[in-house]
Amino acid sequence: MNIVNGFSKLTKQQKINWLVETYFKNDQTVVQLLKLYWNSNEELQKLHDEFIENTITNFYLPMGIAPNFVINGKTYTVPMVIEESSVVAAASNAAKFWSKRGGFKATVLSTEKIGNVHFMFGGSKHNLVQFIEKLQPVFRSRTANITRNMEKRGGGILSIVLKDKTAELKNYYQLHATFDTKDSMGANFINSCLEEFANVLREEVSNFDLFTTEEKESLQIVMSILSNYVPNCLVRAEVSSKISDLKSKEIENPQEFAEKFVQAVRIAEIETYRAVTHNKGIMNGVDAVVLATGNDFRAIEAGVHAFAAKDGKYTSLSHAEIVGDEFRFWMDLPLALGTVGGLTNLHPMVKFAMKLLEKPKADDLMQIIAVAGLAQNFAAIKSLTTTGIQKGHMKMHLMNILNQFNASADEKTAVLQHFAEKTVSHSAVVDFIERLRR
Ligand SMILES: CC(C)(COP(=O)([O-])OP(=O)([O-])OC[C@H]1O[C@@H](n2cnc3c(N)ncnc32)[C@H](O)[C@@H]1OP(=O)([O-])[O-])[C@@H](O)C(=O)NCCC(=O)NCCSC(=O)C[C@@](C)(O)CC(=O)[O-]
Ligand SMILES: NC(=O)C1=CN([C@@H]2O[C@H](COP(=O)(O)OP(=O)(O)OC[C@H]3O[C@@H](n4cnc5c(N)ncnc54)[C@H](O)[C@@H]3O)[C@@H](O)[C@H]2O)C=CC1
Repeated sequence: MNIVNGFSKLTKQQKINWLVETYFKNDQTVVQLLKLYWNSNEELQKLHDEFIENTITNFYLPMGIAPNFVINGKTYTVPMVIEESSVVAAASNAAKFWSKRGGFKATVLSTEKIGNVHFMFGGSKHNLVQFIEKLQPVFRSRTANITRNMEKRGGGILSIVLKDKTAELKNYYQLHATFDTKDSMGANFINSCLEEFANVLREEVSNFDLFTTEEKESLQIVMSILSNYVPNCLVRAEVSSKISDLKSKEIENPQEFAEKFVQAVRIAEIETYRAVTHNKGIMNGVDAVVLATGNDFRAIEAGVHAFAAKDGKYTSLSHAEIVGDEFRFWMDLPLALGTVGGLTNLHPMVKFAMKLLEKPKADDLMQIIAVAGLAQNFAAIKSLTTTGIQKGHMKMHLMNILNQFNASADEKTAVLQHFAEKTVSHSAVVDFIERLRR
């Protein structure tokens, strides 16, 4: 067993030595590989080393850009960080398509964040309600030093409500608090407030006269943490067009296209197997911009999928309809994003991405990211219901297959020519390279 004590205290080089000795038979090519990915600028490398713990090297993902995104009349070039081929092409394709049809509309519907103090209490609910009521001003005064600056920005604590969860778990109550954290995602602000609320509960319980000694002793704080489920931090992205205006290179019959598109979305609305893949397509766009802008993609993913299941069944995030001669396609998405805090002011490429997006406020970024998700979904469904997904996706993936086989420049040219008008498949490319090499 390779159990190691005090690993965190070792230097970066000592950590690498341990790793290579323990798992790679001291193979120095492994060290060379790790170092190949170090940045030659030592200061920049140190910055990256310090983002996380036990850093040994960097792990690159490509950053691409998708131009021609018209959102509420303004044109954006959207930065995307993702490992999957065809996503940036698909986003660009949908952005260009809609730029000629009035662009995307996006609206922030709400911006409320949520946090909970989860606690157990084994006494009278009536007394507990009185206790929390009495503490309302204390929660505010005890967090005044945390909330002062946020309030100056127009944010802060919105409400603190007692929720009775004892029907689901014996003695379980929570303080359900809502917040406006303006341009920050708000995790640290919310958690600091919640931990102070918990301190107030702990300290004040013994002073509350209505409680019996048993009631006082029964109150136990379990934990205080924000929720990544933010159904009231919502943004809507939408497109619409006269059906006849949908005509394009791939859409010869716009009426048939619109009807099939709506059916495809209906299928994702009622069929979970399809809904998950449909929403994965949306997250191709969302995650890529979330990553490029240094936001917390785990928080976004968890919150979005909980939202997709909010009515008890996992379903499509997007919706489409035909009304008269108009095609409409839209999506509401819960997005708790920051344009300050976290990595946003630290990572040089995130700073670059924010500059490219013309220094968005959190509300602007919510709109851009929801639109990127809708665009991606549009491109995928357009392909799925017309040419099929493999034609475009594999065209983009071709270079990855060629690189796996260390294809030379001449081989690449020959393969690209051969597959220019053919649908690419992994086996067809391999067969073709093998024939070339014979
Ligand atoms: C792949 C395309 C875009 C080809 O589409 P196309 O019609 O062959 O493209 P084109 O060569 O005619 O070019 C038209 C425009 O597309 C974009 N475009 C085209 N090629 C490139 C490129 N190389 N690099 C950058 N942008 C590109 C670009 O905007 C370009 O305009 P231009 O720049 O020439 O003025 C199209 O077939 C498409 O959108 N396919 C969908 C691909 C997709 O959704 N990929 C995601 C991965 S699959 C998946 O994970 C999700 C899924 C599908 O399962 C979700 C679901 O099931 O719902
Ligand atoms: N469950 C989760 O999602 C958790 C996430 N995190 C992490 O927390 C980080 C995000 O937390 P934050 O509190 O957003 O970041 P943060 O604490 O780094 O920065 C936010 C702070 O910036 C200041 N600020 C300056 N200008 C502002 C403006 N215009 N609007 C709002 N605030 C402004 C405020 O003091 C605010 O509290 C992310 O890195 C995330 O991964 C941490 C714990 C749990």
